[in-house]
Amino acid sequence: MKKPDGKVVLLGDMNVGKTSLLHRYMERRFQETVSTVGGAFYLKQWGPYNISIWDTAGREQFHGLGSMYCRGAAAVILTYDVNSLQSLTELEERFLALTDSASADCIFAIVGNKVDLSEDCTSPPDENRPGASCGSKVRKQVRAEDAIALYKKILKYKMLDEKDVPAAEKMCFETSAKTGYKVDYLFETVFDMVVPIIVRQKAEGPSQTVDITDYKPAKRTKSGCCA
Ligand SMILES: Nc1nc2c(ncn2[C@@H]2O[C@H](COP(=O)(O)OP(=O)(O)OP(=O)(O)O)[C@@H](O)[C@H]2O)c(=O)[nH]1
Ligand SMILES: [Mg+2]
Repeated sequence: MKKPDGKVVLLGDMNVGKTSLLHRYMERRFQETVSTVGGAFYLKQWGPYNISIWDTAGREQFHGLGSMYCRGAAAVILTYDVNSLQSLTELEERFLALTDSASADCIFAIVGNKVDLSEDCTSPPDENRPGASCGSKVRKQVRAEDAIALYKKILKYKMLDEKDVPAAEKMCFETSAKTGYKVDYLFETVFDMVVPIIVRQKAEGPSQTVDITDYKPAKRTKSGCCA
């Protein structure tokens, strides 16, 4: 297997569509998924580099694995469902801390998926009927500004200056894995931004951290212990 030069990780609550986004991009189709167990990755050749893209499980029971997947990551794609405000809140409350193990110059993208299901409404929401329809679709629950506000909170958390990182408007995306809307744009924007990080990581020599793509299961001996 080719060795990855850099790593991109998808994080976010269960059911937001991480696996579907990755399928749509890599396999060019939308297919039924099963909730991810642990994690899985694809390798994408981008120019001279091989980028591993890690799909992680959003289910609470796998939460402990998240920081291992993020280790040394050049980019983290924080994914939510535009129809669930809770899924955006979870990014800040549950997933952001997992990125502490990512590369110091890791870039962050915030992605609102499932835009095919809802619409931005110009009329103000009815407080008594928050889920009421807007035209032929339901009203979108998360506004683009909410994602931008989260991006700015991430910069604060990471103690980064807005001047030194890509603008919030550039790093907040809305996608549909179902229709393919903006999916290529998302991944390819991220890959372009990851290249300079890979170049720097390579110039600095091999990482001190373990990449689990290198992991080979230990052989079991007769006694049942590991060799
Ligand atoms: N309408 C619509 N449904 C979507 C979209 N993306 C994913 N889904 C559906 O949402 C459900 C969850 O999608 P997954 O891709 O499995 O979600 P996940 O984030 O990988 O979930 P975990 O693996 O449990 O963390 C599936 O039924 C998908 O078919 C989308 O863009 N639009
Ligand atoms: Mg999944």
